[in-house]
Amino acid sequence: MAASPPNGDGDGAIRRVLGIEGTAWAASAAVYEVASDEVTIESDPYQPDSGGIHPREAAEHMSEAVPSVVETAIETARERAAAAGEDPNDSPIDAVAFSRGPGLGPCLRIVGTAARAVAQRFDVPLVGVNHMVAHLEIGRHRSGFEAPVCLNASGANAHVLAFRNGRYRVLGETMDTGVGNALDKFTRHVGWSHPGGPKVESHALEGEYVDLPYVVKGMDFSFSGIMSAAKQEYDDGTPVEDVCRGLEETVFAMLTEVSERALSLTGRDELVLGGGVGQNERLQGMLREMCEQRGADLHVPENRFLRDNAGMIAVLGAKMAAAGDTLAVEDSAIDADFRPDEVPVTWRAGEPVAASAGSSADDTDGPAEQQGAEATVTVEGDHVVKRRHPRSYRHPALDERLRRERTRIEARLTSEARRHGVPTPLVRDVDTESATIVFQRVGERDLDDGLSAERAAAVGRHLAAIHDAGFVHGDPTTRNVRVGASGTDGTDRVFLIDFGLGYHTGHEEDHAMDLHVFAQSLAGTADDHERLQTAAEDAYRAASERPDAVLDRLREIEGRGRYQ
Ligand SMILES: C[C@@H](O)[C@H](NC(=O)OP(=O)(O)OC[C@H]1O[C@@H](n2cnc3c(N)ncnc32)[C@H](O)[C@@H]1O)C(=O)O
Ligand SMILES: Nc1ncnc2c1ncn2[C@@H]1O[C@H](COP(=O)(O)OP(=O)(O)OP(=O)(O)O)[C@@H](O)[C@H]1O
Ligand SMILES: [Fe+2]
Repeated sequence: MAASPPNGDGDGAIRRVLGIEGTAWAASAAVYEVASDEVTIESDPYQPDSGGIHPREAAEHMSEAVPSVVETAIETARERAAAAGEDPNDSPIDAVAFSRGPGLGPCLRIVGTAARAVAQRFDVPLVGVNHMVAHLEIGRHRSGFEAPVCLNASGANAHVLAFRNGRYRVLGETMDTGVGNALDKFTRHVGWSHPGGPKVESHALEGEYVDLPYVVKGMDFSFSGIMSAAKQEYDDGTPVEDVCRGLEETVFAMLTEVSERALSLTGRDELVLGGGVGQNERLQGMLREMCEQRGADLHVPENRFLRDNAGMIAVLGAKMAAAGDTLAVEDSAIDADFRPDEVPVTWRAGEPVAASAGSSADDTDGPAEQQGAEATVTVEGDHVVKRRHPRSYRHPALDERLRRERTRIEARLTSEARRHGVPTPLVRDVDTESATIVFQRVGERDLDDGLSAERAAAVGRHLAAIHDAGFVHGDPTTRNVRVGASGTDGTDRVFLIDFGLGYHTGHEEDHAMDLHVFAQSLAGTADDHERLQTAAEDAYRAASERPDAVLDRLREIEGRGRYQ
């Protein structure tokens, strides 16, 4: 047997890995041949007769289909072993990798059982793979990119991740349903069979754009409002092609915007796409255009690696096995809620630390022009000019609407915050037509370049003040805070800038989201982020009129999964 020992250090002895997938609809098995990088995938999809995926029916499908795709894959492995001149008495595989989660519990259990049986039969190690990490790792593997930002657009999920300090961090994610499930819900409403995504794509080609709610909050996003509005449009008699077009334009522009924000925040210039919805050509086109315009590289894996498939499980399984990251049978229970940020990334140990975020505008040696995630900011003496340039990946009507709305809101809320005692730049001029605002220049540097507990505390106080005044910032990241001595008195002040995603709201959920976005950006920029977050929360608690309700809600938001 040539497998690396469990918890061993791996010695490159992994020649061939069998992967098994079956989290929801795809009963799939694959063989990954390490030397030639060849991936052979055998899949048998479950197709519901009506409605969406029924967990029980899906599990019945898995129990029939998994054993047969696995046997086919084992045959393939035997052929490969024979072709390589290996001893026929040796195991043709060196490890068995399986989708451990997330997914439907009844389906995962069948996959787990099958994987354990094969591992025992060939006496090889078992590798438990996180399905979502596999969706992004296959893109990294195929592209050869070093440190990409990853957009996973799948049925049950939608999130943007980047590797940092041994984990994939979730930079942004859906606040409600996965992107594919959202599209599928709409198509069920109009009576189309599952899966709906490809039907939305083909109908959208014939449709005219209609406006639907566009919801991005910081780096997170929500689909529920869009889906209700889309169903309503359809019920009101808008041609279904038009609704499909509006859906694609809106939903995919949101995913593209958040991906661009993630690239900007992390200072990286590589993006990989993953997940079944990634097969959509309009989504691919938007991402390609966005990346081209910011000089980033995009990798879109072949369709067979985008939709659920065991190939991605086998490829990541081989890397994990080579790193000794294997499971004892008694520890191999499935995990239906397995989050990607829970996975210790053992197979990237020893890699150089990725480049950190690009440096921010600085009084001494900073660039005169800043390309933010959304706008270009030009420093001109004691003021700055912020202009939201058109984003050509967006439909022109949507693009114009967003740029105008955000410009108007930014100017209004920047001034309103100031009236409530929060340091913000003075607004000197606003032109919604060209989406341009002229601001007073404030601070010496962005907070991400000058973090301290005192400054984090000031952000906590400022957020409490605007929340008590009835609005949120919407995107209070460390790059949307300016710090440093300012004015003639030379005292250190902490300014909030970039209110373009703010809005009036008294809901504690929205207030808690501001704190959550800030905490996330601390986690993305600083190693001692917990200490800084505590400082911000303590200050918020002391300053806010109703700290308990908001901080309780913050704990609940975190408990929904983002952290630990
Ligand atoms: C946990 C796991 O079971 C789950 N898998 C999953 O959702 O299957 P996946 O193959 O990644 O994605 C399926 C989704 O992808 C959508 N889809 C497929 N082709 C599409 C297309 N051309 N345009 C838009 N959506 C498409 C389908 O409608 C469906 O919602 C996941 O990864 O979230
Ligand atoms: N009033 C100001 N005074 C000094 N610097 C500023 C000011 N406004 C913006 N900047 C600088 O320009 C950068 C980008 O500004 P801003 O965040 O408003 O643009 P953006 O495109 O919305 O960026 P993002 O979406 O990445 O937050 C800021 O991080 C800051 O360094
Ligand atoms: Fe998937």
